Amino acid sequence: MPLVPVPVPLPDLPGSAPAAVVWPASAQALPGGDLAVGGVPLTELADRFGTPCYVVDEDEVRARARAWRAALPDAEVAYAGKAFLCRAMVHWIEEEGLSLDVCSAGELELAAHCGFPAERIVLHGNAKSPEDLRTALRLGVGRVVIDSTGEIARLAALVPAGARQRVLVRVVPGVAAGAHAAVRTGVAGQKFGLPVAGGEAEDAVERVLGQPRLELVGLHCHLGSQITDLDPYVTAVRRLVTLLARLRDKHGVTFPELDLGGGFAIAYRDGEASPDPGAYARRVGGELALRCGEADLPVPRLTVEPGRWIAGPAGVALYRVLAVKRSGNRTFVAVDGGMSDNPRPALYGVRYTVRLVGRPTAAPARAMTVVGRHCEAGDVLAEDVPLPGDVRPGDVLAVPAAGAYHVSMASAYNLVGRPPVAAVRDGRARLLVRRETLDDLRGRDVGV
Ligand SMILES: Cc1ncc(COP(=O)(O)O)c(C=O)c1O
Ligand SMILES: N[C@@H](CCCC[NH3+])C(=O)O
Repeated sequence: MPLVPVPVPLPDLPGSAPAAVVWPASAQALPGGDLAVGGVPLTELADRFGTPCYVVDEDEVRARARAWRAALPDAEVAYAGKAFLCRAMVHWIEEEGLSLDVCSAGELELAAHCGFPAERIVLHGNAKSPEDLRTALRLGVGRVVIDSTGEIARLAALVPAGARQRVLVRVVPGVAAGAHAAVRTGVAGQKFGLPVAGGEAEDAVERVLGQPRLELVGLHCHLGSQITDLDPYVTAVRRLVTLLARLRDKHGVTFPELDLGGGFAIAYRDGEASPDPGAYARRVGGELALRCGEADLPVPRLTVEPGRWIAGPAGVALYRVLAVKRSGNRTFVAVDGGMSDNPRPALYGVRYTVRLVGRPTAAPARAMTVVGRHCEAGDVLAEDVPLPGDVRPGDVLAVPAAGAYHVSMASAYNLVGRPPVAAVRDGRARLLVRRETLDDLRGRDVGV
């Protein structure tokens, strides 16, 4: 069957981040109204795996991982597993030479189970449990990121005599960035990190330096998520280098590493901005070298932690329409998933793209609101999106940019079961994560 590329408008946007497309690079419109990703028609995937269902384009994940490695060949690129993690994902990330950022014993154990090299793992968390810390030490993770003052002695006490655990201290540079208050972590007044301005960061560094079983290898900061612009990173670098110079003057120490976190935005709708790794390398890497030179500091090895940027654009969510109704001058298209597989519109007000796939239609597009099947009116997946006027039960709807923070944030709300994940590549599909069944859900309910 002949394949034609999906037409994608690319408007010019002001600012440093280029406009990005929402579908994976492999997406191709098929005659008859279907769309193929990784060479597999989406309706074929919906039939084979059922709906709702998540599709991950393996080549897209790998290409995105490689883009960061190519842009920053001397840096460490640690994929933030919170965006989406499963065994296949761990293997792809490992094979592409990336490190892995994890934030729980669960993510750590999954990575270890897949043979991911522990020295390439970075453990995060504002409230690491004893189990998180013990698992990290047992597996020998490369770095633990200290997020609070109390954690310093707690971690040191768990390190066996004669051993040393490498750590970073997460600092808050006072830079506001990120798409929503819930994901802005670069300013004081939220739960992550130790503020530079209040002196907590310097105090923590001093305490770590006083712990013989901890080896402080550098500072960490993560400004927030879905950041479209590179300016906040440049500002953060300036503030961090100032802090590094102060620590050198005060304690006579310099550090080999600097972890600037992740947060790089992706497009959820055509034309939205997404930072380019090459531009990041030039601007942020350039600023780091310049400021370190000015301060007479050695340039630390950079770590970046992209999550969404690598996984997000590789994923497509598939739903089947169950009902269409008019209410209060609006048309609602209700599908078989919802906020249990994608809580992001409800949590952060994110606007998505939706496309009808699998049948031709000449019906003019009308504004419709795609809602889920859950028991609350806020269970909206996409508000006022254009869909063909004849959309009807049985139709398949595809939502791009669904690869990050959907499956990883999926819940058991209303016991509908979390959706499966299938990988596509070279015209073939394989199941990575099976659908959560009623038996899985019932199996956890062990009391009366
Ligand atoms: C410490 C840390 N690193 C990396 C990330 C990844 O963020 P993103 O998926 O926005 O790149 C997060 C989440 O925001 C984070 O908390
Ligand atoms: N869950 C958020 C991102 C959180 C980033 C984690 N540090 C989102 O879906 O946008």
